Amino acid sequence: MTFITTALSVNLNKVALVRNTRHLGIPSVTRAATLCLQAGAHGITVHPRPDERHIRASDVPELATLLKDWPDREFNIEGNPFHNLMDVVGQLVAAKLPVHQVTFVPDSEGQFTSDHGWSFPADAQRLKPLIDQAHAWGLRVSLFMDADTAPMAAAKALGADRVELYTEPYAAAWGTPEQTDQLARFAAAAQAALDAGLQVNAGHDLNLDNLTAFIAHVPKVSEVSIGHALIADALEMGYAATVQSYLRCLTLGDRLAQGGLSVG
Ligand SMILES: CC(=O)[C@@H](O)[C@H](O)COP(=O)(O)O
Ligand SMILES: NCC(=O)COP(=O)(O)O
Repeated sequence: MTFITTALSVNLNKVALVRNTRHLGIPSVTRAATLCLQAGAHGITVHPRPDERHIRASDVPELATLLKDWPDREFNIEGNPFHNLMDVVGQLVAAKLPVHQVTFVPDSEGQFTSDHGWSFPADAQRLKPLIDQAHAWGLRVSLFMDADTAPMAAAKALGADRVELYTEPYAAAWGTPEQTDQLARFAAAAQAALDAGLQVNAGHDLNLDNLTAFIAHVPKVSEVSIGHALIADALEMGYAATVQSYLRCLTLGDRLAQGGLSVG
């Protein structure tokens, strides 16, 4: 049996956060990207916020230039398309630099971190021209969404290709009596998205403890983007060992999901 492994996209925000505390250029975001890709990561994610607290607009073309040497890997750029995201991405497209996926996230400017998905139907019509613009640039569009079944058909009707399920509620419940209910909630949302013809991504506060169970229970997750915990792990284990540990969690989760292994 062939096991399809969920893709791991490493979010480098927190490498940039440390770099920005001095004017020395270390730790290097591009060096981190290279080490993660060499270790087998399937892609790189950044979330260039308008305040440039971590990833700066200038980091994005540097990373895209690096990704030209990795044609089988993906560059995912996250952000609010009503703020800076379309400018950042449009400059890459104009320069013919690689970008594969944009993830639209409804964060306010200066928001501490992402904490909710888009609202349907409230946000639908204003998102439509931006989805169309990203498609005209040849990009895949993913919408950051809470784990609800109801809006998935509308997200598909709007033209989205994927949804990224906001996983913080699952991560917060992991290891508590709420974990089972959260897994069921995310599985139902993912299935609704799949039934609507969307592909499913997931991210936020995923880590080495909670990742395998998520992948084992939530159907057909195409990609996870992981930053905060992965970079924290890399401080202790190094990028290569850390990426390989996350890849093992994904493989194990996928094998459990496909019935290739049993537990207990
Ligand atoms: C959309 C999402 O969940 C991530 O991009 C997250 O927002 C990371 O951003 P910070 O690293 O700024 O917390
Ligand atoms: N889309 C989620 C992401 O890129 C990383 O989120 P986190 O692992 O930093 O919480």
